[in-house]
Amino acid sequence: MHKAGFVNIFGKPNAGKSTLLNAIIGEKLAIISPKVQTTRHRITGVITEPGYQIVFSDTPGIIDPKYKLHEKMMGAVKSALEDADVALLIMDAKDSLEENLELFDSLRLKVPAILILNKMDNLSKEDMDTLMEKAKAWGKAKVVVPISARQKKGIKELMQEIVALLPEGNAFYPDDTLTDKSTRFLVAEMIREKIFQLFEEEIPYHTTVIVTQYQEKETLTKIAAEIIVTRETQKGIILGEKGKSIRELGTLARQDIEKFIERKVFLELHVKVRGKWRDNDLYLKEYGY
Ligand SMILES: Nc1nc2c(ncn2[C@@H]2O[C@H](COP(=O)(O)OP(=O)(O)OP(=O)(O)O)[C@@H](O)[C@H]2O)c(=O)[nH]1
Repeated sequence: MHKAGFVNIFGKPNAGKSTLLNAIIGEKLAIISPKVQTTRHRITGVITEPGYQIVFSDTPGIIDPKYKLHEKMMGAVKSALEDADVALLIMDAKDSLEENLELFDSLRLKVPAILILNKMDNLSKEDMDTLMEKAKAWGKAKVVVPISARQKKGIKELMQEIVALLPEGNAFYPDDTLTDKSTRFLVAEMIREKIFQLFEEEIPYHTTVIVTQYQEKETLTKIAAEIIVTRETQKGIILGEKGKSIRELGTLARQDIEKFIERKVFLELHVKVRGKWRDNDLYLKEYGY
C-alpha cells in the first residue's frame, strides 16, 4: 500500500516551524531567524520514501492582519488549511498552552492533527511530563509529540505518526523533488535571511528581496538581486560606511547560495528605495505575495 499526502505546519511566529521543516527535509529550505515573521511564503518540501510521499508546507506565523502584507499571510494560512491531509500544530513548549490551544481551536480544523510541543530542550523532564498530560487532555489532536526541532530529537517518532495518518494514494511529485519553489525564490530567501542576521530592529521588516537576474555561465552562476527598502535612511544602513555592510551581506549570502546550488556564484546586490511597498497591492503582486 502506498501513502501520499499534504502536511501543513501551523503555529505562532517563532514556534519553530521553519526549523522543524529543515530538520525533516534535511536541506536548508526555509529560512531561520530568531526574529518573528520571517516566513512570508509557503515553502514546500517533499519527502519520498519507499511506501510514502509527504508534501510539506510551512505557513507564515499566525498574526493579526495589521498591514495588507499580513492579510496576504493570513490568506496563505487559510489556503494551507484547506488543502492539507494532516495538520501539524506546533508550539513552543515554554509558551502558554491555553493560548496556543485557543488559537488552534480557532482554526476549526477539519483534518487530523498532531500537536507538537517543540523546544523540549528548554524544559525539565517533570515540566515536560506535566505539559504532555495537559496537552493530551485537549482531545482534538490524534496524538501529542514532544520534540526539539533544533536538536533533531523526536523527529523520527513524529514522522511515524505523520505516516500513520497519511491517506492512501500515489506520489504527487517525481522521486527526486525537494521543493516546488524555484531556485530564484530560495536564493532571494537566503539573502533575506542574512538581512535578518545582520540588521537590527525594523530594517528586516521593511525589506524585501527580488532576484532580477539568474544566469548559468560556464564556470559560475551570475545572480543579481534588488533589496527593496521603504526609506533612504534604511538604504544607508544596509549599504553601511563605504559599502562595508552590503559587502558583508553579499559575502555571507553568496557562501550560502554556493553551498546550496553547488556552483560558484557571482552575486550583485542593489538597494532600492520604494516607499510603502508593504501597503501597496501592486508592489505586493510584483514581489510575489
Ligand atoms: N531551544 C530551541 N530553540 C528552537 C527549537 N526550534 C526552533 N528554535 C528556535 O526558535 C526560533 C524560531 O524558529 P523558526 O523555525 O524560525 O520559527 P518559525 O515558527 O518558523 O517562525 P516564523 O517564520 O516567524 O513563523 C529560532 O531562533 C530557532 O533556532 C528547539 O527545538 N529548541
